[in-house]
Amino acid sequence: MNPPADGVPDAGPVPFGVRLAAAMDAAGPLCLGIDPHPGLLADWDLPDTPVGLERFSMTALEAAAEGPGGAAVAALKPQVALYERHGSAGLAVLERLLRQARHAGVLTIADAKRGDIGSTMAGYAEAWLADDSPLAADAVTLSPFLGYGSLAPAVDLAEATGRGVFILALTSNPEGASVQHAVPEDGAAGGSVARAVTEAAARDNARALEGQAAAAVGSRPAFGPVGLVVGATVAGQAARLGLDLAGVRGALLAPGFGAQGASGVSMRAGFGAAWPAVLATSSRAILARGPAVAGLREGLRAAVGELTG
Ligand SMILES: O=C(O)c1cc(=O)[nH]c(=O)n1[C@@H]1O[C@H](COP(=O)(O)O)[C@@H](O)[C@H]1O
Repeated sequence: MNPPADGVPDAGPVPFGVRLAAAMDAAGPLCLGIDPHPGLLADWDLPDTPVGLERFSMTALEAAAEGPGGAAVAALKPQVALYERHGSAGLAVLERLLRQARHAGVLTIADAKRGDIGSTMAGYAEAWLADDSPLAADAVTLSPFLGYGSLAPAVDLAEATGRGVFILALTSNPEGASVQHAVPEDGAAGGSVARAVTEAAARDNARALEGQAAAAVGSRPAFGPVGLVVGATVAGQAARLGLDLAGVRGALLAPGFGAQGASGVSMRAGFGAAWPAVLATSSRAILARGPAVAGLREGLRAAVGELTG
């Protein structure tokens, strides 16, 4: 990076962890998942086509963008598969949603669950995290199945561009335990796969936060660029598996709130000391309140109330 003409060093982009902590402070710890399932499109009287997808997405954004003091939610999480199933026209809708959300000042987490060997992981990283990509989001979800280290191109690019990643650690589905609870035979991780992922994320965040001046945003510490996905329905298992979630110093994206059965009360109990880092995400339970924007906003208010009350 060239030094600027006035000699003042370029501070670079505002880190994702700082922006997310500020958004959670302002709107509450809720992320609205935008999951345009065919059944929901039908319930909203919309066709299962790119036109229906566009109407669905922009209505959800309209509801989320308007809150009393700004956005009604801390972030939006479009589920990429449900756009991909419409092919290139669906991805074009996703591009427009991500762009409009940026204009509206709402953070976006592309739920793409990407993961690949290092050389091609760089391609996925550029697709979701590079400044000039049409699909650039503020953060992307990643799968560590090819090894945590294989995700380095995405972690590095996120840090460089002021973006973030959320890495699957303990997922909300029952099948996840067969991999995530497993203890590697060589014992190198000193515990389960989920624990190895958690400890690696903590190391990356410690390194990233070392050079960062901002210590706290409002009532919570600024997060590093590496968040984890920890299902709201399984958070209580973290302690048994020896996961130090509070020590990650990253946000904890918690799906399972709402339709999958987790409540504000059960999440607080399950996450314990890590609760200030939790960003609960809910899709169907809130989207079912549509298609009226007023109904969606009522759903968002109720969900934020449940999480903050
Ligand atoms: O990465 C995710 O977002 C995710 C991880 C996980 O462990 N469980 C999980 O449900 N999700 C996603 O979170 C959303 C949950 O949707 P609802 O159950 O409708 O709130 C879906 O888009 C899932 O793909």
